[in-house]
Amino acid sequence: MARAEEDRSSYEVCKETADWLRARTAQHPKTAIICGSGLGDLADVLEKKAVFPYEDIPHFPRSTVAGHAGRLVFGELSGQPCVCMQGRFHCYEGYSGSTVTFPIRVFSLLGVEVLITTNAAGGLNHHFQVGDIMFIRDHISMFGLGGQNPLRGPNDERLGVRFPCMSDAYDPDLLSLAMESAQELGFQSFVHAGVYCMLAGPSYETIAESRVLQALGADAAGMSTVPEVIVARHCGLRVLGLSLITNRAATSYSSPEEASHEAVLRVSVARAEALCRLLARLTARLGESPRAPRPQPLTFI
Ligand SMILES: O=P(O)(O)O[C@H]1O[C@H](CO)[C@@H](O)[C@H]1O
Ligand SMILES: Nc1nc2[nH]cnc2c(=O)[nH]1
Repeated sequence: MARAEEDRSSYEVCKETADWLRARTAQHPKTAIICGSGLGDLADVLEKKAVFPYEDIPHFPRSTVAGHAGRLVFGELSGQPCVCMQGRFHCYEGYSGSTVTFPIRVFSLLGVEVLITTNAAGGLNHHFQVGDIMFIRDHISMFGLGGQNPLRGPNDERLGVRFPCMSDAYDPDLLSLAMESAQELGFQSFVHAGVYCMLAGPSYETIAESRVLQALGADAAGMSTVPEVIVARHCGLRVLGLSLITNRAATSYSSPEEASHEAVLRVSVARAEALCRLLARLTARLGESPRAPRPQPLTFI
């Protein structure tokens, strides 16, 4: 029989973990990065690393999915102090919303101000190619609309307000900065902005479901990210979301696309270097002037 899941929703539990980490690293990260499926290499490029396997950290859940190593990595990216999750948690693993988002609250208590969350996603927008990058402008949560919100349950005001706003979930200044960084690197031909749709998983979409998601205005589909973003906004972090399009969702009964996690990981690993360059550039820009107004918004499809 499965063991009962630990309740990680309380402020005290989050603080215990934050205090444990604070006592073991001299780093004071301002930015947290979550590595999506197969994107763990993003953490390997940090300098002055301090690495904590999840199983060594009090109250931390365990990674159970291939392509999610299960390590917390503190270090510097472009000279900026960061903490990287080399492996995230998903609701389909059987974890509750508060467990999936536990690290976000710990980061907030450690003084993190910006969350950069990355994922592997299936492209629904016909303009997207495998290997493209989509900055998340907004999200639709099939999971959340169905009642599975990570903030469900009693609210502790020390963690955030009862009814957080989500119309500003993805920080427009960070989005502009990310687009500028992509342009500086010459990435504009394969970078877009769009709407990420979260589904419960772990099965991929049927053709009819993908068509429904397209009709709803979703550009990419995945099984993560949204709970993290909701909790990050609840505790006042600024958020940038980024999807790597690892496959194209099948939307026709004659289309050859067949989703598999092996193919998702192949594409993620192959594109990790481009993502590393983009995040390094973006982090450097963040360090220059965290809240400077962007001169001219750039438009991407
Ligand atoms: O969102 P990440 O963790 O990148 O992973 C994506 O890839 C897996 C499916 O291949 C799912 O877990 C989906 O959410
Ligand atoms: N739901 C979903 N998640 C993904 N993660 C990577 N690709 C996909 C996909 O096509 N659909």
